[in-house]
Amino acid sequence: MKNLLDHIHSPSDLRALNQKDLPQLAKALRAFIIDIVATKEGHLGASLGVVELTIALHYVFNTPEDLLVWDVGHQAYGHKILTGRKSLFHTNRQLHGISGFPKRDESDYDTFGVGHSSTSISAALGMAIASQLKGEHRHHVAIIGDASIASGMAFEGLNHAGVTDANLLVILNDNAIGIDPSVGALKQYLTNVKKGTEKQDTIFEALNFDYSGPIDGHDLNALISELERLKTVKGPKFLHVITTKGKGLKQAEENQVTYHAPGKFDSLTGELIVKSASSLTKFQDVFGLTLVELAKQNPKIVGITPAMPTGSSLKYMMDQMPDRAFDVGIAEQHAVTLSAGMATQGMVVFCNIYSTFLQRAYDQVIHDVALQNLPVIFCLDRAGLVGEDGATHHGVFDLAYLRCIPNLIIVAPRDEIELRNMMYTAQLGLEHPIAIRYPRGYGAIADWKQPFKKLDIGKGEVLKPGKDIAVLTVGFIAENAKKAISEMSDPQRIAHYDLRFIKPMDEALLHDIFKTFKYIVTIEDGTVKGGFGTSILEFAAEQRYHLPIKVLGVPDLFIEQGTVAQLQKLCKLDAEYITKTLEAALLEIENH
Ligand SMILES: Cc1ncc(C[n+]2csc(CCOP(=O)(O)OP(=O)(O)O)c2C)c(N)n1
Ligand SMILES: CC(=O)[C@@H](O)[C@H](O)COP(=O)(O)O
Ligand SMILES: [Mg+2]
Repeated sequence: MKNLLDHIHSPSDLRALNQKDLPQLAKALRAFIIDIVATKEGHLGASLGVVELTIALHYVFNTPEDLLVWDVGHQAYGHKILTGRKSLFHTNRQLHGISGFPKRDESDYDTFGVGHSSTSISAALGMAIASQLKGEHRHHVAIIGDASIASGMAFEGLNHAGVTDANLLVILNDNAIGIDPSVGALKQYLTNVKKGTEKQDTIFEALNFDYSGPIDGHDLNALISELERLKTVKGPKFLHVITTKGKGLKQAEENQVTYHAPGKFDSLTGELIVKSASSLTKFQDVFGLTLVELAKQNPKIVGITPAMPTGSSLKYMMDQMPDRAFDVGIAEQHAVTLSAGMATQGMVVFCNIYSTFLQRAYDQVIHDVALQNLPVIFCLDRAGLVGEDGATHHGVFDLAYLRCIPNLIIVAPRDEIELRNMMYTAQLGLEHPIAIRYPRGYGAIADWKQPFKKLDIGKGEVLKPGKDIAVLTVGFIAENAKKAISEMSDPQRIAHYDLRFIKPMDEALLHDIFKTFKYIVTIEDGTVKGGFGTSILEFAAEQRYHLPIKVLGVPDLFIEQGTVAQLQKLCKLDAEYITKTLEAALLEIENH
């Protein structure tokens, strides 16, 4: 057979193969993943690392009757390809294509939707207990990485599983790295287990798991015989597997951080295809470089990231000031309460968390920070639509879920200079916690490194005067509004205000606006329900203003994956749609 992969339309085809042919299949699967990701982009290293494990799991277990739960799911490309999605794989992470993560309504083999980490043990345990209650005899397997298992929720799942007799197998895929190198005492412990210097029972045995390993996760025969054995063992079981992230592509093995999600690359040589240099800077780098600048002047500043030093650019501070910048691992809840603890002692804490991952630490924001009014500075990265990671990762809920929390200041800088100035203002000393939200990727101002300027908390500004309609924006979406207004037949009739602060609102400015204009349009890259536009509707109702108000934002749906531009169009947040809305509003005014 020329390419074994072409003959695999479902795991039944895989299970019909002779075991001796599986290494050949692994080779073909790896080559296929490399080929597609090289041009279509996506997560590479993690999927390359589990090629053999994926094949072995579908070979030994009777999927989808037996249930595989992938943690995070960025490593599940091989699983997708072997479970009937090979011909669709070129649409991975694209608009209307398949999701980059397992998704229940995409396939019966995707037993649990993922994207955020550390859910697999709890979910698989839930399935195992349900099977037991229903009298079904199925296997339930959670496959979790070394960085994801260090998260609190994974420990909660292990702790519970250890006192059940549920038919659960937890596989630790230990490659000693997350996106960035894994951190923490557990990482050191696992290293000792691998070296054989950890003599006592493993932690997992102490938690009542039947522990086996570590075994070589690239040795198909070893994997298959151990999985076959584990199928006969009752109760909670734990298999420790050692793999290499990026396995099979030299560059990806050697530069695991970059090749976690490398963008386009040459599938033959592995060389990255470098995009033409932009004169602009990513918001992330503006954050990271500004923090270093401020920290050099203010010794009380510390920086915290839960496992995203490269993504957030906190790495600049970690490199230059390792004592004052902390990667705490995938531990959003801990990151927030750690920040709160430091703040009680007078430290000026910049806690950088992706907007979507802060959802994990909601109670910590309320109970540990806001209720005690501790002036933690949250930098919410990846706010708004993030693009190809899709529904699990869009940072569109933060305005709604933060706005209802007393004491919390919420601000969305419109550009890089405002981000800098907001960071500068916050570290001068605020009496409240603050959330500064900004998007993924490039800003709009090349010359962003301007001298710092203190901003007034709760003050918006007029960006453009006008006569009939006031457009109110917060954050970077102001760019779309500017473009939309400039493309109108009569831009003079439209005013544009950047309210900047979602909380506290600039009530004086709002009174002026409501008294001056005939129509209000609000625009935000967050949910229409409960966000910035809602706050303007509430203000109007409370103050008894009766102007028409149109709220543009992310509709009450989970938004799929695609480029940010495509998704903005889908959500009717693109400049073209804004122009149409404004033209329609002008007609409405005239017809009144
Ligand atoms: C709650 C949460 N925080 C952060 C992330 C971002 N993230 C995605 S993958 C990853 C590293 C996962 O490492 P590991 O579990 O070791 O898997 P590997 O990539 O090595 O296969 C991180 C931090 C996430 N998906 N979910
Ligand atoms: C799987 C996961 O959660 C991360 O790898 C995420 O895709 C990173 O997103 P950024 O590329 O925006 O850092
Ligand atoms: Mg790992």
